[in-house]
Amino acid sequence: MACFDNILLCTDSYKVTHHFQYPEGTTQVYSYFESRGGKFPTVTFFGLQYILKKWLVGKVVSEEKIQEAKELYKLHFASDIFNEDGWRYILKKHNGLIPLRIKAVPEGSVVPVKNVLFTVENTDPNVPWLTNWFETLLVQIWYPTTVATNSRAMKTIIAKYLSETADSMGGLPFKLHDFGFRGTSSVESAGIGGAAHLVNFVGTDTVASLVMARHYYGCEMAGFSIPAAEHSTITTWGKNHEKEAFANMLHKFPKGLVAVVSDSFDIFNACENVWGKELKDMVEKRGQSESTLVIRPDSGDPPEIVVKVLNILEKCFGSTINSKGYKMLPPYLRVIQGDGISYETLQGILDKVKENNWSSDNLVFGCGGSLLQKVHRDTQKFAFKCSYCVINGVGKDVFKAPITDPGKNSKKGKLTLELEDGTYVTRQGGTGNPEKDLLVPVFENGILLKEYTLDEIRKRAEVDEAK
Ligand SMILES: O=C1OCCC/C1=C\Nc1ccccc1
Repeated sequence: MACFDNILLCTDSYKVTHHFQYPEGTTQVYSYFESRGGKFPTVTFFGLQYILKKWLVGKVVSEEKIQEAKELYKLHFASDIFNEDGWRYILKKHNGLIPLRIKAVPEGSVVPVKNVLFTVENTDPNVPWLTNWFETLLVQIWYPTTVATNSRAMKTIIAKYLSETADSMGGLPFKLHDFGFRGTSSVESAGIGGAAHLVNFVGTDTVASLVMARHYYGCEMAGFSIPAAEHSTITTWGKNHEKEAFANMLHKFPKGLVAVVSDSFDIFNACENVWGKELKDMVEKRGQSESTLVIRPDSGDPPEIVVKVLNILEKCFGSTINSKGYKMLPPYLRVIQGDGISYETLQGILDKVKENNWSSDNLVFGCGGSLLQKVHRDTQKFAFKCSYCVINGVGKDVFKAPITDPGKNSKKGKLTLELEDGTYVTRQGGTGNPEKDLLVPVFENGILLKEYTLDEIRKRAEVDEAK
């Protein structure tokens, strides 16, 4: 058996001991997931479908997996603590299908923090311990949801400046390009986080995200990129031969978009004397075939560099004033800034560009580490907690309320997510109206009940300015 495909080994060690710990007569454990708060006031829910399809759907329990787990936990705990009977019961009674019910807000939903995002409950009274066994895997949704949230927050900033300084919003989906593959902790993380970024944009170099979108979100081609240089393909020509290296890029990619990193030695010289003089005619000729050169600085203080590069290019190639009164480079010239970009730095760059009377439509941004890796579970304070249980046939609300941190108080009872005057509210204690519950049953007893496509997720997550 391949490793890392046994859900009996995909949990925290202490959970292997929890079937001993619930009160005698417990037949149901009902738990929920929320963001308790954090960096952003809303979260863009994404990534549950991947976890369900990869780990929960179908016959995921087998005799082989039970044996493997039994043997590993005997060594791990130096005792027979693993619930072999419980898992064999699931194998025999449910044919290896997981007897849980999961209801979730539709993927792509933008939900204010402190609202229920999904609930989990066991459907077989004999395995109440099963609900929280899956906390470990299900809480990992923190990653795609946080990446989608952060990426969308950056989209909101870019959209604001585009609506103020650009002729149209048409370029918005391409304005933030994923540079993050190498900076992620694994290929799988790149796929998950890269797909989360593609909820909001279509520009990516994280190829794993395309694979994820195709296999788990029904999207044949979720993102796009263009021919682009890296430093090695420029510097191998030698310090005094950037002109040849740049000219080669224009020869090899005569049509369409081509991006050339130009800061290997002196970005200002490259813009003024190489692109702006020695290769000026070649660059302008691209305009005749609707082809664009995208110049890429990659060092220096981003706001200062971007404005200096725009001003130098204007001196050499000219500019026009668009319908909003801001300057545009000729259509065959654009700039991509892929260094030092994050939610925290974006506004400063766009402000400086606007102050210097440039439209942000001249730019595209690349973002790596801060897009896919510089996030953690507490960025949005995600929590998975039990809020209801049944013991000897009697249902009761369950909660925690630590005197040492009221922020960790959990919700009580059975929950619904409803709209009240257009705002999400979470009804607790079974007071909600099931007909108005926005939580959709997405999984039950091994079967995926509802599938979302990336297209519909994108629509659901769209930012206001782009609607
Ligand atoms: O610099 C990079 O580091 C990380 C990987 C991607 C990357 C650049 N790619 C690119 C794509 C399209 C236009 C321009 C650049």
